[in-house]
Amino acid sequence: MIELQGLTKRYGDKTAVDDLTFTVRPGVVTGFLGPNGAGKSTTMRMILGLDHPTSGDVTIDGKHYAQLSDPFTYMGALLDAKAMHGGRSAYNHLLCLAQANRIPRARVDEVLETVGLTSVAKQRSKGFSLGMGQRLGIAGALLGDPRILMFDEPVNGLDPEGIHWIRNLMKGLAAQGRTVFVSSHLMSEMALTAEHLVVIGRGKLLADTSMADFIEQNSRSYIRVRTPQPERLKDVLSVAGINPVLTGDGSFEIHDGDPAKVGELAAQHQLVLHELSPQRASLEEAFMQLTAGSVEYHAGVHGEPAAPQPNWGGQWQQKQQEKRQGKEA
Ligand SMILES: Nc1ncnc2c1ncn2[C@@H]1O[C@H](COP(=O)(O)OP(=O)(O)OP(=O)(O)O)[C@@H](O)[C@H]1O
Repeated sequence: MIELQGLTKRYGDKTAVDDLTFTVRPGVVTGFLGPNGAGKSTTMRMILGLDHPTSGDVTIDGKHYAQLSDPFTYMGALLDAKAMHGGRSAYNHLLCLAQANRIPRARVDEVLETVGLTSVAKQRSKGFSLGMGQRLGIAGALLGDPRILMFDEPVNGLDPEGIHWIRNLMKGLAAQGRTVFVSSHLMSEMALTAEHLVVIGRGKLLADTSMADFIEQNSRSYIRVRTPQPERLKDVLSVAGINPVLTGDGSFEIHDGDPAKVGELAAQHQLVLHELSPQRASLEEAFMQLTAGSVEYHAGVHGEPAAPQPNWGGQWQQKQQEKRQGKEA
């Protein structure tokens, strides 16, 4: 279990991690999601004791990383797959790690097999593709057979087969009861991998929720209707207590109606419909709304970075507050 309590990191005026409090539990994959520059890597570095918090604390089963008696067998991490000696073969790289951490040589062959690098084990890692480098980094994290694993953006640069493999590996490790903490800036990827989700933006906690709850709350469903007689349709629906909202492309969005009812009303009044389709907003859209304003660099006019928007995650926080108030009432 990894526990963060008010964890904060400032670099001069810049607050990279801002008062983060959450717990990463065993037995599930916890996705750590945030746009570029949100503070994910800084948080992970502090978990490993590679950076010191300005304030707050982070512990692993109640201890600081530096206090763990056998850290390599306790926690494995992939932070930067390129951080290795490129002149060494994959086998020798892992062997050095194993010897430095009193891990038997046989384990090197095992992890090479697990990550699918056995056939290139004697090749120098500097000739490796991005995907092979990621696999080697993951092999290093697995070497001590640790009960806690942490991966920073492990699917970066991988092809679909590699992504599929990593996804299954992480799920398998969690199913064995291990703690698996993995960062990403892709909601779609996390939706397929993680059971629990921690979202940050500009260093602050935006959401700490099960994936199922996040999907339920954010998969907004509505009906899209297209008609050459928009005004008449609007009147007919309004009389029936349904409120269509006209969108920029001339179609209506209906959030409070049922498609069958809308179709029947249109038929009764002999209105032509060109489209009547149930829609579901994507999770990617929900994530972008949640983190809107906490993105460091937006594409602005002529490709210039636009000013960050204030009130990041405001919509989500408002929704949460309304939910809490609803529960209290
Ligand atoms: N050593 C440092 N000195 C100054 N600022 C830093 C330092 N390390 C990180 N930052 C800043 O802290 C913020 C968080 O960076 P961090 O790398 O943790 O974000 P991230 O969520 O991992 O982003 P990415 O997905 O782009 O890797 C960024 O604005 C970054 O520029």
